[in-house]
Amino acid sequence: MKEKLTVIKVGGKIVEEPDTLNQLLDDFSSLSGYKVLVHGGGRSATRIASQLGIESQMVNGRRITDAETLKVVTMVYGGLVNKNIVAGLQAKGVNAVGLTGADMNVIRSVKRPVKDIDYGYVGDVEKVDGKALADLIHRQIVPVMAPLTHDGNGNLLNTNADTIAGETAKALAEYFDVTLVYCFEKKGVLRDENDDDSVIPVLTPDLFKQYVEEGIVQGGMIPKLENSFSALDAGVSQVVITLASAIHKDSGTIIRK
Ligand SMILES: Nc1ncnc2c1ncn2[C@@H]1O[C@H](COP(=O)(O)OP(=O)(O)O)[C@@H](O)[C@H]1O
Ligand SMILES: CC(=O)N[C@@H](CCC(=O)OP(=O)(O)O)C(=O)O
Repeated sequence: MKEKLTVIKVGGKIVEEPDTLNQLLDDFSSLSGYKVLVHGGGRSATRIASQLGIESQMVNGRRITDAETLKVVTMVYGGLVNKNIVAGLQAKGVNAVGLTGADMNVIRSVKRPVKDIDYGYVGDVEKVDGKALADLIHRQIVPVMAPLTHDGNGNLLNTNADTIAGETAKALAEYFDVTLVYCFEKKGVLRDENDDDSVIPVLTPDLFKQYVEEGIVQGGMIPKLENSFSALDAGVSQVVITLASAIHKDSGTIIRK
């Protein structure tokens, strides 16, 4: 039987605020067993880009990443956010290592082809080196993954953090019994976004389709759920979407095939 591993993805709103981030790192530190942390930071990138006079543009939940924006996201995700998290975890006794996809060649991607929209320097994941990650994990090292990948020709590419989490969970499913947890600022997938008590306990592909048509599920939640179903199809054992401060409670929305 495979050993258990939890992949936690934490989004931009939690990461941006020191108090919520510290709470998350506390909860993450006390999780037992093998674990990986994947972080976003989209809000921080938007804020810092704006301070530098660079406007941000999102299309279908993805950032249009021109050359200047790529510099900003590299600094923010690969530097500021990733290293603060690693230092925070070290302070809590977790031996974390921060990685972009370029480090150890852990995530290769291809620049998204231009169809209707030119996303610029945005990468679609081609391959995650599950073995390299599993080796680190077996040495009791906790990978902390930034939403940056590379194309093998010297170019970094911006990649959605939910996708990094989904693809990493899939690659690790060959070596571990993987639970993928998307945590954010709400209690789960909600029937009414303004009512925190309207958590949908179980979400299946049919219900997902229905909720998208009804406008109940929209925006950033759509790619999160698409990544969730794709992870289950590829051998990830469990996917949960829940409140950041509830990662070791039995709560939130369970995603089922
Ligand atoms: N039915 C829903 N339940 C909860 N959140 C939803 C729902 N539909 C859309 N959302 C939106 O999805 C967002 C989460 O997606 P995203 O912004 O990509 O988060 P993250 O910060 O985790 O990357 C929530 O902040 C919320 O505004
Ligand atoms: C291509 C693309 O859109 N990349 C994302 C990566 C960060 C991210 O996904 O952050 P959250 O999880 O906080 O949303 C972006 O630049 O916003």
